[in-house]
Amino acid sequence: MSQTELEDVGIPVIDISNPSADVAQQVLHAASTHGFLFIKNDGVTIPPQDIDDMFDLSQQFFQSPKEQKSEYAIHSDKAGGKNRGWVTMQGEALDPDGQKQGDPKEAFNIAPPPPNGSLQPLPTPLSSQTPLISRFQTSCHTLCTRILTLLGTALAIPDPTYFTTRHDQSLGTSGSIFRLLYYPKTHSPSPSSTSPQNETQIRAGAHSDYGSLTLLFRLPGQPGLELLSPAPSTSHSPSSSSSSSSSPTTSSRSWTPVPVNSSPSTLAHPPILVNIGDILSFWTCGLLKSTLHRVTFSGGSERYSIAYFCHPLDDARLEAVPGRRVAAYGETGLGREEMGRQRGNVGLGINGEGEGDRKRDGEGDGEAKVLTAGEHLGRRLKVTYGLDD
Ligand SMILES: O=C(O)CCC(=O)C(=O)O
Ligand SMILES: [Fe+2]
Repeated sequence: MSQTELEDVGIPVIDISNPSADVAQQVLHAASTHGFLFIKNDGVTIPPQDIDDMFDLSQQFFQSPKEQKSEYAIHSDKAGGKNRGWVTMQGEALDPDGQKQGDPKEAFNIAPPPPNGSLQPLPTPLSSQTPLISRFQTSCHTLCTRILTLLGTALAIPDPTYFTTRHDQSLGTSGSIFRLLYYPKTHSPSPSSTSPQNETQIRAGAHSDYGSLTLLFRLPGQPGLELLSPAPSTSHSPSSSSSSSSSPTTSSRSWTPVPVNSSPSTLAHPPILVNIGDILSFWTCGLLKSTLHRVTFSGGSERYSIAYFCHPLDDARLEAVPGRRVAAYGETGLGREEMGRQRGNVGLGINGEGEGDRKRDGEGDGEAKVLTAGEHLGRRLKVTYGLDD
C-alpha cells in the first residue's frame, strides 16, 4: 500500500473542558485502543499564540550557526547536564535495532523550570524567550495533569490523586523534558537516492515514548508521523524476536499516518496530540497502549515539531496501580503476559514485543525487581544515545 492510500486510524478528538465520567471513559478508550488521542485545544490552557511563537522561536534557533548550537551539546555541563541541550544530526537513534544510522534530525531538550528557580542555561535566541518557554512547559504539564486525572477516574483508582501526586513537580525531580525538533530537508526518497526505492525513508525511527504521556505539536502541511496499528487479538505480533521493530511482518499491523488536524473544517486550531508512553502502559499491566510510532519523509521538505514528554517523579515505583480495572485486565491473557514480562524487567508495554524491548531498555537479563521511573529512563537514554555506564 502506498503512503497516499493509507487511511487515518480514526484517532478521536476529545473535548475535556467538561471533565465528566463520560469524558474520562472516552480518554481511557482511546488510550487503551490506539494509545493516541487528540485533545481539543480550548484556546486557553495552551494558547494557540504561544504554540505559534514557540514554532517561530524553534525555527530561529535551528537556523542559528552550528557552532553556537554545539556549545550547548546534549549532556554537556554548559547545557545543564544529562539529557539537556542540543542533539546534532544523527546524534540519537530511536530504533537502534532497525537503523544503520541515527535519526536525520536535530533536537533541543529543555528540563522543567525548577520551583522558584531559573531554566537551564540556553543559547540565543532561546535565552531571550525564557518566559515563553517556561509558560509553555507549565501549560503542557497542566494539560498532562488533567489527562492523568481523567485516566485515574476511568481506571477507578481508589486514590484520585494517585497519578497526579506522582507527577507533582514541586515534590521532586523527574525526567520530564520539553523538546524542540527539526528535521532538515536532506535528501528526498527519489529513484536517484542510494536507498532501494521501496525502502521507507525514516526521519525518526520506530519507538515508543519512555515517559507517561507525550504532547505533540506539529504544523499543517508537514506530515510524516505514523503509528503502528495495534495487533487485533494476540500480543505476540508482529514478532517476539530481536529483529527490528520497524518492519511489521503481518498484514494485521500497518503503519498509518496521524493527521495534523483531523477536522480542519470544524477545528480552528489543530487539536493537541497525546500519546501514552511506556510508564503508563507499565503501570496498567499493558491496558494502556504505548504504541510504536515513527516519522517518515513524506515529501522530504523540512519539518518542525515540538514535544512535551511528561514523566513521573524519579522515585515513582513502576508497579501495577491499585484498582479493579487494572486488576481485571491483569487477569486476562494479555495482562498476564505483560505482567510476566514486567516481572522479568523485559518489555515496558511496547505492544507485545519482547526481546527487542529488552535491548531498547538497556537491560540484558534482568532480575525481578520493581524499577523506579528514574531507573527506567536511565536505561532507555543509555540505549538511545549510545551512552557508556
Ligand atoms: O516529530 C514528531 O512528529 C514525533 C517525534 C517523536 O515521536 C519523538 O520525538 O518521540
Ligand atoms: Fe515519540
